[in-house]
Amino acid sequence: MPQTKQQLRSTIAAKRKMLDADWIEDASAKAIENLQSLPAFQSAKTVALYMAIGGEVRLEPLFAECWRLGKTTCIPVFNSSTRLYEMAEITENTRFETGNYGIPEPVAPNPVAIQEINLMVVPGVAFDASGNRLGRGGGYYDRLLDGFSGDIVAVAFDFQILPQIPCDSYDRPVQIIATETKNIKVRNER
Ligand SMILES: Nc1nc2c(c(=O)[nH]1)N(C=O)[C@@H](CNc1ccc(C(=O)N[C@@H](CCC(=O)O)C(=O)O)cc1)CN2
Ligand SMILES: Nc1ncnc2c1ncn2[C@@H]1O[C@H](COP(=O)(O)OP(=O)(O)OP(=O)(O)O)[C@@H](O)[C@H]1O
Repeated sequence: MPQTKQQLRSTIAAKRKMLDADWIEDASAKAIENLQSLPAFQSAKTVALYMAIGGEVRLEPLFAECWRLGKTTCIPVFNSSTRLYEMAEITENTRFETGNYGIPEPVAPNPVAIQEINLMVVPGVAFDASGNRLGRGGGYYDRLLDGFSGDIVAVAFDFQILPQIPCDSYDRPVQIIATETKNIKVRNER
């Protein structure tokens, strides 16, 4: 019987809890290298990243590489009035505080318009070969991606790639998934 979104989230969460910090760092570095080989990354001037939490692919070296290449980076920042995430710029000098869900956010956010972003690097709990994405459940990335027309690349570990993920009409598929072993080009069948 296919697992529900909630069942898949707890199955993957259990696997993530078993990962040790050295493995995450090493596998993350490999996934980032695969992402950097993509034309969508190389041509992007403004890249949306995220601050990793709980077993996600860590992106610290990718922030540094983007800055070295002169790219603008931003991350989702929670707007407590609208209860939605918006994008804010991150530089070498950004000072962070602990934000919503315990995720670091800039103390003084400098907004970046969605239309300025060329590439969105998205986290996820699980993905399938059609690019369907299962997130943590807030629907926040689904909404961020709603008005977005640039490239969408996910980063994940191989164990997060599953044969099939239940998806809803509002779920936006990703185009490529960069893992520690390969770049998975998504079959366009949705
Ligand atoms: N690093 C990172 N940043 C991100 C996301 C993400 O998935 N990863 N998001 C992606 O949308 C948004 C934040 N959404 C989040 C939604 C739920 C939880 C969370 O911790 N949920 C609990 C279970 C539910 C709960 O207690 O409310 C969990 O997963 O243990 C965290 C972030 C924006 N920023
Ligand atoms: N584009 C959208 N507009 C309005 N509501 C949305 C949109 N996308 C998702 N939602 C709402 O968000 C809720 C959570 O969706 P879902 O379980 O797919 O989250 P998710 O993709 O796993 O999470 P996230 O995107 O935060 O990582 C759903 O109940 C849905 O109603």
